This record gives sequence, C-alpha cells and structure tokens, in this order.
Amino acid sequence: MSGARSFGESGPWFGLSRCGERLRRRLRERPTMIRRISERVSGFATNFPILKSSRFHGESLDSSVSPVLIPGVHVFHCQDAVGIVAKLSDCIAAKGGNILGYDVFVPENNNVFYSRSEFIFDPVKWPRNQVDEDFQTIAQRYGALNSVVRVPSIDPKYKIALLLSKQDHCLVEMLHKWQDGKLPVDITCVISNHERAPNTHVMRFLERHGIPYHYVSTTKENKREDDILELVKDTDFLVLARYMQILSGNFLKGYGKDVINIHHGLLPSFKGGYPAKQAFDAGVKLIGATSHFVTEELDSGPIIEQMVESVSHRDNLRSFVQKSEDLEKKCLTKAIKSYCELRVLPYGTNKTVVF
Ligand SMILES: Nc1nc2c(c(=O)[nH]1)N[C@@H](CN(C=O)c1ccc(C(=O)N[C@@H](CCC(=O)O)C(=O)O)cc1)CN2
Repeated sequence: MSGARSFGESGPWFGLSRCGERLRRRLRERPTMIRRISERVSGFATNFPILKSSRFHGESLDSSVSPVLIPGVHVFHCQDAVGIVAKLSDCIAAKGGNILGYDVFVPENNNVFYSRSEFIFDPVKWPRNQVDEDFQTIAQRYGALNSVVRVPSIDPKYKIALLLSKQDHCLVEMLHKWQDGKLPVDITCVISNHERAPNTHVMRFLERHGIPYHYVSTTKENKREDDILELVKDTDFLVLARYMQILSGNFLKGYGKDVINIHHGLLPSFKGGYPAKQAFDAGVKLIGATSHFVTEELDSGPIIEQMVESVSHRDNLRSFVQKSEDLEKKCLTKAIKSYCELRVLPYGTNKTVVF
C-alpha cells in the first residue's frame, strides 16, 4: 500500500496498511492455502445444493457447477481524476465479480476521491491474493493514498485489545455484541488499571471465553505504558472503553496503529473528565457520546460516530449520567463495527469520511 495517510500519530490507514502488508505477505507465502480454501469452498458448494443458490442476476450460470460467491469490500482514496470508478468497477467485473453497493465521495473544492465498494466474487476465479494485486495496480496508477481490500470470510479478523478503568458498561456491551457475532473482531485481552474480583459477571465471561484480563496498576507518575505496549503489540487496533488515563504521544507513536476512544460527551464540547456533569452544569438540552480516534491532544482526534439524546429540566445529574452511559456503549460498538467494515476513512487533517 502506498503512502498510508494517518490521523496524527496513529493513523487508521497506518494500522490497516501494516495489517494489509502482513496479510499480503502471508498470502504470497501461502497461495496454496487460498487455493485449498477455494477448492474446499467450491467442493463444499457442490455437495450442498443450497450454496449453489448464491448466484446473482444477469448471468446464467451453468447449473451443474455454480460457483460459491463470497463478499468483498474495497476502499479507495486518491487524488480525483476522470475514470476512477470505471477502472475500479472494471477491475471487479473483469474477474467475474458483481458489485452490490458502491459509495463515492468527491468533496467540493477538494481534489480528492473516496470510494467504498461491496461486491461478491468467486475465489476460485479470482484468488484472494490476486484481488489485492489487481487493486494495487490501480492504486499505483492513481498514486492512491489508501487502497484496502477485506474479504471477511477469508481474511483474519482484526485483533483488538480493550482498555478500561473502573466502569465496565462499555466493555460489557462490546463483549455481548462480540458474543452475538455483531463485532467481527478477535479480542486478544482486556487491560485495566483497576482490579476486578474474580466472581464478577465480567470476569466470569472473560474466563469462559479465554480472554485474558491484565490488571496494570497506574499512578500519576507511572502510567505503565511500556507494559501496555508489550501486551498489545500483536493487535491491529486498540479500543479505550472508558480508559481514564491520558495516553502519551510516545505511546501512540510506539503503538503506531489506531486507537479508538469513547467519550461520554458531545465533542468538541465538554472535553476531559466528567463530561456529563459539565453538560448538566451547562444546562444543555442535548447530551451525547462521541467515538473518535485518539491523538496526543485529549479528546480532539477525528470523530467517527456520535449519538445524542434530549434532556430537560426534569433530568438530574444521575439521569444525565445514565443516558450518557446508554449512548456511549451504543456509539462505541457502532464505531468499531464501521471501522472493521472499512467504512471509516481519513478526510483532511482532522475529519473522517464514514460510508
Ligand atoms: N492521548 C489521549 N489519551 C486519551 C484520550 C485522548 O483523547 N487522547 N481519551 C481518554 C478518555 N477520556 C475521555 O474520553 C479521558 C480520560 C482521562 C481524563 C483525565 O482527566 N484523566 C486524569 C486521571 C483521572 C483518573 O485517574 O481517574 C488525568 O489523566 O489526569 C480525561 C478524559 C483516554 N486517553
């Protein structure tokens, strides 16, 4: 991937491009693995007629050997030019792929092009590593800032670690969504600067699912960042699910991949600690939650997702906090899901495109 962009220190594409590089290397080293998967998939389809029905309109397939079509996603970001959509759609069609969805964004007065396509294809006809190479050829032609492909049924799930402090409502929501298969990630571990009793719901859940819990005690003088970096070195991105320690620029540079935070306030209002109380004291009529990329400056990274709810004179601080907590857990899981589905792209110096 050429010239990965980034949000500040740890850019989304920095992380994904490394992830993409690692995947490409693995695929190059093990093309037979893909062929084996493709053969297994097509063999499986042959023995299970129901899979033969995964055909698409517009092309009559030979009923005796219908391919098993699998979904893929491709995101692209480059300087705008005439004919990009044609080139990208032809890249898919030329290998028998079929586009099911296509989003394009070309901002006014800004000569950049963003697209996200969802397509289905036959991995026997268009092997996974060839998909990467074909899109990479177009990326090089246009000097793309980003070009990333994901094939969820073949590619490894993103590895993430979750960091939290005392409150665990965001963690619980993420674990439940993950358990329901609604968060396509592998949770490698949970890290907290607060201990938790072994017989709590959260700790029993983690133990049941084999997810390690690391208590890393911190002080104002020692944030234990080197220990945390060691624990998260093999992840693709980090999630701060109410982690109440400010991460240093050195940590973010050392980690070098994306860190996503949930702030229980409607940024850029009420940055820092206790945003619900700040909002209550300010007499707001809307409260919210904001999921954003973490940069060295506190609560100032590019926003990924926001959710709001009305409040009134009938609310008190307790209902402000409760409504904020309900919003933030939903906001965080939606942001993580969007990120995993390649819907989030860097836009300008501190914004995002979210398809
Ligand atoms: N470099 C960054 N680190 C963190 C960010 C960020 O945007 N950039 N977000 C925070 C989460 N957060 C709000 O969402 C937040 C966390 C902590 C504080 C704060 O004032 N912390 C105190 C200590 C509080 C405590 O120990 O209980 C402090 O560090 O002095 C404000 C907002 C996560 N990290």
